[in-house]
Amino acid sequence: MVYDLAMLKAFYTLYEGKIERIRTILQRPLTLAEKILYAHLYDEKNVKDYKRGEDYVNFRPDRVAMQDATAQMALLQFMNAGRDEVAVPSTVHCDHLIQAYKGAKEDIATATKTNEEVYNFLRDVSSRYGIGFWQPGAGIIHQVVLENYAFPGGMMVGTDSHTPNAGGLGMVAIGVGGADAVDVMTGMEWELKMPRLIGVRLTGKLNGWAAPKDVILKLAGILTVKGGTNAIIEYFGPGTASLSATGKATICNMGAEVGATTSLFPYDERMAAYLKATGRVEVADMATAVAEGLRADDEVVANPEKYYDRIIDIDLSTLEPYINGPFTPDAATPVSEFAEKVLKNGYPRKMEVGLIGSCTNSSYQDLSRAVSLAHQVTEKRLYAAAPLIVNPGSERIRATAERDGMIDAFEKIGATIMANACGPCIGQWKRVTDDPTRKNSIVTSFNRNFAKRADGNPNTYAFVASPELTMALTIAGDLCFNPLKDTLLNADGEQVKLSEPTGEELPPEGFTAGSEGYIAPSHAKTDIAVAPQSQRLQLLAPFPAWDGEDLLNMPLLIKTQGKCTTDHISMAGPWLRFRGHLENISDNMLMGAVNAFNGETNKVWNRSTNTYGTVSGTAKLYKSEGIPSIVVAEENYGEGSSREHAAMEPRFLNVRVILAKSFARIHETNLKKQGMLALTFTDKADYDKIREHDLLSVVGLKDFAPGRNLKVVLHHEDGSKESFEVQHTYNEQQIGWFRAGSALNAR
Ligand SMILES: O=C(O)C[C@@H]([C@@H](O)C(=O)O)[N+](=O)[O-]
Ligand code: SF4
Repeated sequence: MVYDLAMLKAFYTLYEGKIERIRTILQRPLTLAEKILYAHLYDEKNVKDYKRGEDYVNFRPDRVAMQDATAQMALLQFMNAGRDEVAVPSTVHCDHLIQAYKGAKEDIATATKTNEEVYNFLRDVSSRYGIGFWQPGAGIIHQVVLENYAFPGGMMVGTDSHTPNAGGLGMVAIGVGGADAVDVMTGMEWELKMPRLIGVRLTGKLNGWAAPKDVILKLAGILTVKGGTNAIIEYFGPGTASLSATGKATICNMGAEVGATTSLFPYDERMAAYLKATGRVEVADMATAVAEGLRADDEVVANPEKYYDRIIDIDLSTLEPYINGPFTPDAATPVSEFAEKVLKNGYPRKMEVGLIGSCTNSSYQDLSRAVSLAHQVTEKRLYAAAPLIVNPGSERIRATAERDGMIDAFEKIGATIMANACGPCIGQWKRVTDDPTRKNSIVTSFNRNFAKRADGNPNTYAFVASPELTMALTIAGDLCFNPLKDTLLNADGEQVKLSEPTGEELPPEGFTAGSEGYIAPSHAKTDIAVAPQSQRLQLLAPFPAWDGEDLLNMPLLIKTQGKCTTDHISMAGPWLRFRGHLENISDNMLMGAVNAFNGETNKVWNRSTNTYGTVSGTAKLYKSEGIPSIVVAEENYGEGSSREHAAMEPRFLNVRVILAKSFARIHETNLKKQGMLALTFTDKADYDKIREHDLLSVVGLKDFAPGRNLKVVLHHEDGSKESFEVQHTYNEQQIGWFRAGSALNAR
């Protein structure tokens, strides 16, 4: 048993009392999210009815999870925080740094060699500070957390945007930057703006080809990639009971794609079944004993419009499978309309690779439903027209799937079983292609489909679907194939139809142990060395404090146009190897962002040389001349990942301000934590006033205060000037971080 049973016993013993006390003070019915949030206030003495979407509140999460690509920077910051041990149970998971190429065995052997320095650093730091360490091959962080650590009613933070996956077990699990994880690991207050609440009422029951993934694919089309920002999505209604715990987790996981702070489901029999199947009977019993506190109050469920800020209804019985993309997860199309969309938009009709996996869809149930289609290939004398790549979610899932004949069934139709890891989902995919300039289509069971994300190729059109639809389109090799109505020509020249997928929610014979790969901390106080000449790891120097002056005459580094996710700001894939080395990774800064003045990427005007150069190269030159610069952007800047590198890189290269039309939550917080200024246009039309050769000033910083707008002055090349107001969401404490140079400096 790797989870902290004593901590859980204490939690559940106190939980009902906490809820009762909160109810007495608030004097109103409570949603589930409110019960869990108020049960985790940092200071339980002064409970008040915090205003959703406005008040900043300090919380005390129960645990922290980090993955190997973000843990490096998180732990480098933790090492500077002066603590000897983590204050709450914490774990590190090695899942992002394994490149998918030949198959699990070879790829893990290769990764173990190429990442040795980083793995040793993470293992040694974990052991020294009391952090659990999960080795490469153990599984994807969110699957391993669900199998071992998530618990109904709990609260956790994770240095990964898909931490909300644990909502599948009724937990408030929130993705954060490393600096936030350091707050929790050092036992300090962890601050979050009290989220708005979006209630999603599920009715009916999934049937046929529809899968839990289709709930969130549909919802992404309704909410769009920014519709959930600063909100918790709470699912309720009779339809929730029919969804497996891992199906619920899939839905919560991809809530990150609509910017949700987190998503969660009420505790039910399905969660209890999953807890028991994963060796946590006592947790199921304790949760069952306090079940009323693990769901929204009856009054809330009866009158949801009074208690949620928005209600969305989804009838599972009529829910169609969806296929979302290309290039953005909210481009949602029901399968019945997809062929028409492919033809109308000229998407590459040939489906070239199917990929099943990622933290969103790699559970035992996911694999079992996909494999029921793989069996039909043999039974109906079909063949898989496209190659298939499978990344199981964890060693426990893989070993059980292997015992139950699933791995053989996948391999029989030509699938390559990759490591229990992120792989292609994070761009860790050594893809072999005949012609990288050819527009091509892939379908994945992942959660994101941004340009270049999976294989670094701008010509790859990625579509996101359920594992079942991914499997069907892999067999057909044709984006226009609709398995609900179309047939396929088999080896005997017959037109055959695929039967609806079937599968097991949990392994009938239980999970096998599998070689889990967990290392418990030794707590031995050994010194952690980082080689000064290392190209992968670099100790952090504090960022300089604010000099007390306005920021005057800053050259415009780049004015980005359109979508600018954390993948555009700090690309993953080949750049993951530098995630522990701030200077090296800064070479990728904003290389994927589109320059509004020339429509190109990584090509900006450098005012010092009057030539065009890369974004990071230009910023580096300005920095060497002591010149601060500014970045301008459009909506939902920093969409996607929790990687704080997207905030630390500009900070390191002396970019002082990001001025955007709007921010994604995690990234806005990461910018604040790192001492950057995150400002938004009061009038979004002012974005158009900014010219390529402008110098920009931000004035009013001496009176920088919560709720008080600042001013931007544009100094145009022709000598004319314009100014306009900009706003911010900084509270007093966060203004202190800016003044001190970073939150870490302000401790
Ligand atoms: O970039 C990282 O390391 C974290 C990121 C990653 O898991 C991703 O899916 O992009 N995420 O989603 O937070
Ligand atoms: S979204 Fe992909 S890269 Fe991110 S944690 Fe999940 S599997 Fe890994």
